[in-house]
Amino acid sequence: MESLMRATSLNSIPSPFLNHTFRQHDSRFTSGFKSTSSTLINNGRSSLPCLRAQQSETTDEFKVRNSQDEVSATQGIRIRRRPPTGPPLHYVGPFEFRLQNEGNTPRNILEEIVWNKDTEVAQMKDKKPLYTLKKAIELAPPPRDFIAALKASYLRTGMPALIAEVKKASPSRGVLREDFEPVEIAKAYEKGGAACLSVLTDAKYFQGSFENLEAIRNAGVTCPLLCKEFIVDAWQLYYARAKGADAVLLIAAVLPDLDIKYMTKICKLIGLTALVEVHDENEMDRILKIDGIQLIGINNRNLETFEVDISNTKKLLEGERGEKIRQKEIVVVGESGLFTPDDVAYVQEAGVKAILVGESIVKQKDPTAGIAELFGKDISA
Ligand SMILES: O=C(O)c1ccccc1NCC(=O)[C@H](O)[C@H](O)COP(=O)(O)O
Repeated sequence: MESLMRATSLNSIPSPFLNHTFRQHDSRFTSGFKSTSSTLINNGRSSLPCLRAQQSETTDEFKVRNSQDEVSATQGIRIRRRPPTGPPLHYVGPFEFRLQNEGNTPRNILEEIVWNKDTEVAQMKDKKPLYTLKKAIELAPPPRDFIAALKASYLRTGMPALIAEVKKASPSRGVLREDFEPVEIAKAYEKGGAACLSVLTDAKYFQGSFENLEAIRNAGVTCPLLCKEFIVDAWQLYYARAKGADAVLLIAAVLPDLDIKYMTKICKLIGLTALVEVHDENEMDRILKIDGIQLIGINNRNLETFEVDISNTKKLLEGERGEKIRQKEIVVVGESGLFTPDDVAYVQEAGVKAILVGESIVKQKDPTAGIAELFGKDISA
């Protein structure tokens, strides 16, 4: 299954944003569409890539997809879930004009990842339908309490609990660690005092895998595990649980409110903790209106531009928002760009009870020592 997933993801949408060696090129979505142009089309079979894509989409599918994006836009979500290839041909009159290329190239890295993930998940669902996953989660190792582990660590150390990320590569930084042994790194993190671990499972952009997640779980690591994925479909929740995840990431920049409500309910049903990630005021306000959210991550990295600014955590916890979070007893995680004890102190002062850290510790020769360096002291005891 995982090898299938990797093969699929390596051969999907090309990236105008990335140039890593692990990316392969596919001209389906880019050739001939460098600039927006208005073109007269007719009902004949088109050889143009975007029109070929349309021909396989039914009118109903087009309408559903279009309305999903419209709902997202009303909530301030800029990320489109799939390439907006336009209506199917029979939907268009013989002499209608349509803006070609409008949308056939992802606008940013997050959109590109989401489009790829959508294709990848559709293929995985065909191979492993939901009913097989429902059986598989009955046999999976039982879920562990992610939030309880964070709270216990905070109480024990008086410092933000660490979610340590098992991350080989990233779109913004390329390969972070060549000698990448996920189980060894996970054990080193646990030894260094991490409360929970985050395991990247996306193959194409992060060189991660579900095999890594499973291997870490099966190696007896006791820290609860976050499956760090780009969730676009509820099917992925079941898949993550079947592979031993205790928590999943839901990204508010990608998922409209209804999806977040629906997915957090499924998470509860199958024993997963949902870490809902926001990166601006609009996303935070949306999430604070949803009942039952217990864990919010504030990402200091803008996933559309890669800019990292840890003052984002402070900004989103100020004033009424911070007050509401305290009232609702939501645990907040500061994510990305944390490198020094001063950084940790800064986000703790802002109000976080946990931090999610990848680059600064995964790059250390000894990740256990890397944790002590990050906190300015040994937090394992
Ligand atoms: O890390 C990236 O380049 C990236 C690009 C696009 C989407 C997500 C991305 N990263 C996910 C994360 O948010 C980080 O892995 C995580 O917060 C840890 O960040 P860091 O400590 O800066 O490695």
